[in-house]
Amino acid sequence: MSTTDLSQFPTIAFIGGGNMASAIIGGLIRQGLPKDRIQVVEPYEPQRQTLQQQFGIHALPAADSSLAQAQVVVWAVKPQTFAQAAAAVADHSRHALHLSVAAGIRSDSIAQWLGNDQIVRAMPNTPALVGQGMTGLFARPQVSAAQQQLAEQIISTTGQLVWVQQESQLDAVTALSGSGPAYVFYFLEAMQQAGAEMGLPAEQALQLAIGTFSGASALAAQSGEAPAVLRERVTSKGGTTFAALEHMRGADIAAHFIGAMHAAERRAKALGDEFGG
Ligand SMILES: NC(=O)C1=CN([C@@H]2O[C@H](COP(=O)(O)OP(=O)(O)OC[C@H]3O[C@@H](n4cnc5c(N)ncnc54)[C@H](O)[C@@H]3O)[C@@H](O)[C@H]2O)C=CC1
Ligand SMILES: O=C(O)[C@@H]1CCC=N1
Repeated sequence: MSTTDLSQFPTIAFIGGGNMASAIIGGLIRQGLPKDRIQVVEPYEPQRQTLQQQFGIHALPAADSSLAQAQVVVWAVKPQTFAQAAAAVADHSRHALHLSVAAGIRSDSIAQWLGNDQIVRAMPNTPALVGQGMTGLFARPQVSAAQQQLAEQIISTTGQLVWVQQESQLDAVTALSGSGPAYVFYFLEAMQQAGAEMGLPAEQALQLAIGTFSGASALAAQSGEAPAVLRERVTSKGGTTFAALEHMRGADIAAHFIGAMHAAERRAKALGDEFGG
């Protein structure tokens, strides 16, 4: 995570004030962005109250002319509601940089809805809530280097980032790191269940599973060695890991897992086709 000084940062408007917006707003505030530099449009009253309680931010129920102050507009609405939300904002925001986190919705669609080509698409993930997000970014050619840097500064308050060169690669990022936390939680659930079946208290099983994921991830990040090498080092011939991995090979777990990720990528493309207009 960067430690950029955000005290001189421009005003940022968020369209949609749910999970992903909250993760980014939290990162920006942690790094010193004054709250009066943040605007949010959030039509759902209970969520506006949550934003008030969590961050002390007064969100607008609908877009209005005050959005014209924002130099950056972050789009954090569901793909299904993007077109409708864009119609309400477009007239108030002709000159901003637009940063969309919506899965699947292509920048061609956004440019058409907003009449503006200055668009960066981002695919973050929910560990952004604790400053450990992993985000893929793509910039349209019309986005300046200074605007790219602005997008980077915003996203880096939530964790790490990578730029991709082709917009279509964002669908792969979505399938990998965007949806990825759900795969990790799914494995954690299975490991906890297995631990409990083998006689461990459920809480202890979950602690062991979480510690194993974070420890193995740290080892993979720091050792510089390929995951296959690290895996082999755990696997004694004829030992316990070998027994588990043979079972997984027999059930073709890797192929099923890879197939699941392809399904996520296909869904990202379909969302773009279905709701991109
Ligand atoms: N949740 C996740 O793990 C990730 C989500 N995303 C993307 O982030 C976007 C937002 O997802 P979440 O934050 O999870 O959803 P969310 O449902 O928590 O937030 C969306 C918010 O938009 C508000 N909203 C609805 N219509 C609106 C309108 N016309 N104008 C302004 N706000 C409106 C809703 O009331 C809601 O609070 C989605 O497009 C999703 O694809 C991207 C990466 C990860
Ligand atoms: O499931 C979804 O559509 C969103 C995009 C990535 C994570 N959640």
